[in-house]
Amino acid sequence: MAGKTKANPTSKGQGKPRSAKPTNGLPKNWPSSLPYLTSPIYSSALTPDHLTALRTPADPFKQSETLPLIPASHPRGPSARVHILPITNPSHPAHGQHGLFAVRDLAPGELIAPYFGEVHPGTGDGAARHADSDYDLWVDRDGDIAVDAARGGNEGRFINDYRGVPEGAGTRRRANAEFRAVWDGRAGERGMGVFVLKAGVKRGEEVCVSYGKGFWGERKEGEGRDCNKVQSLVML
Ligand SMILES: C[S@@+](CC[C@H](N)C(=O)[O-])C[C@H]1O[C@@H](n2cnc3c(N)ncnc32)[C@H](O)[C@@H]1O
Repeated sequence: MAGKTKANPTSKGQGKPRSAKPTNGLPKNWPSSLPYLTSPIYSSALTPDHLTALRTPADPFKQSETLPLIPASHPRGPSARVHILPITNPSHPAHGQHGLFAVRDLAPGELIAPYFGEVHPGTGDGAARHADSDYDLWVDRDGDIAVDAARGGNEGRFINDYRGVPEGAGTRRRANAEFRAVWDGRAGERGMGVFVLKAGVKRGEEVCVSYGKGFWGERKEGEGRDCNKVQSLVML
């Protein structure tokens, strides 16, 4: 996953933002070994009940179930808002991997990107092959649906956790974005997206979420990864 460049990394980010122009329909720096998805793919382990839950819109009369909408007009393919860059700063905890960086200023509440991957059962046998994934999010716990971008996805899979990420003379104190469950008007189904938090994201800044303490706790203890999955990447 590593990619060395001659860029001179700053402590704040990865230097000047560069063009997010896609190459051959793929975002720049997309790994050649990995499928780039412009819509979700579906596990064969999904049951009709899973699919019904996935394709049932949230009840508009329940405040807690009002999902942000990705409109049917939202463009597919490489993002004009963010781009994938190799992490070249040795102080960055994900040095040698990749991260996602803003191409322009992003406003609070703005959708940065949908999160595509393999939609699969969140528990049981159909979840087994995703148990060790670091790219797996809950879409809908009640409906037992998760999405895993380990074997293919879009820009969303490159979002790092804010912990230990260099900023100024120190490290980031908080996330500037978060994963949210969405209603995707293009597919007519639930999904996940990453959205800008209230401080906004400046051009050139790395987009960072909080994977949640559970993610790092599980990792430290080397315990079962099922918890790490998803608990984590979704909630602060
Ligand atoms: C969803 S991926 C993020 C994208 C990843 N950097 C890549 O290039 O594929 C999650 C993985 O990124 C790395 N990572 C993300 N944020 C990190 C952080 N704050 N500290 C250490 N590793 C981090 C860990 O290896 C983690 O398992």
